[in-house]
Amino acid sequence: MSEQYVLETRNLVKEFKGFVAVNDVNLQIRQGDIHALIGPNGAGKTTVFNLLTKFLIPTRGQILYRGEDITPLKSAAIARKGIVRSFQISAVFPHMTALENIRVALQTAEGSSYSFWKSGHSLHKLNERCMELLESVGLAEFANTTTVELAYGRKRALELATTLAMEPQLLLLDEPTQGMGSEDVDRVVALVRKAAQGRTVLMVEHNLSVVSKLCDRITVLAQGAVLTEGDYQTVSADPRVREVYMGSDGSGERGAQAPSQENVEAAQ
Ligand SMILES: Nc1ncnc2c1ncn2[C@@H]1O[C@H](COP(=O)(O)OP(=O)(O)OP(=O)(O)O)[C@@H](O)[C@H]1O
Repeated sequence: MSEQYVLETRNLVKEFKGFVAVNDVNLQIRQGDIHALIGPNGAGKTTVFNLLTKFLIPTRGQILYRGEDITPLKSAAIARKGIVRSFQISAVFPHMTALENIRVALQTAEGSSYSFWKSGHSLHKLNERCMELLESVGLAEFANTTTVELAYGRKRALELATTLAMEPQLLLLDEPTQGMGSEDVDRVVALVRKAAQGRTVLMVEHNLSVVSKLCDRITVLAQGAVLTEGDYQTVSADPRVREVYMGSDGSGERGAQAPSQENVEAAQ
């Protein structure tokens, strides 16, 4: 039954000049879950993500959203259906204030021209909604700060708010904690948890401590294929998962860190 899943892929394949980067991937994302896509460097996570968000065209296979085949649709069309991507690609204008950035996002989401908002009442409503969104990501006091002056973690929070302005049903997050210090990471974990209320989230995330704290379900990719799937406890106890992480480069670098039992304990 397709309908129980918000998003499904069926035998998804992406080849780059004969190199199979994504190999027969069948994903099933359940309504309301925070679902992570993990795996060692080069596993195919970004490529899968780019296929789902229509940045890349699959070589073969299907993508279904609420049972509907969306494989041929473009990014803008899937965004209108409620599939919205955030993070990694900076979607904010650096020389506008935080409030102005949200306003632009809201106007874009409404697809409305400036003239629609010209009446005093509409403008008031728009500003109210801007402030709600800023508050929801903890940025109310920075409403009139120019974006370029915001600390990195706050910029990411602003990006998330501009994404939430689109009212996504399925929120796709590309490495939300990338490049962050531990304080910002904790803030983003709290933000994502809040943003996930009433919607489904699919995230690519290297930080396995974040995954263990946030995610209901995890798909592990290795060499372009699904290795296993389950909750963090199940996945972290799977010797094949530890093996692919350890074998990836053995450096202990980002992405080569194996899922650990400590993370499970930290999450409890
Ligand atoms: N445009 C491209 N052309 C050729 N090969 C590509 C292209 N994009 C990705 N690849 C290859 O596909 C494989 C999967 O890459 P991908 O970036 O999806 O992995 P990843 O799991 O996101 O890795 P990382 O954790 O390092 O970001 C890699 O071997 C990569 O070199």
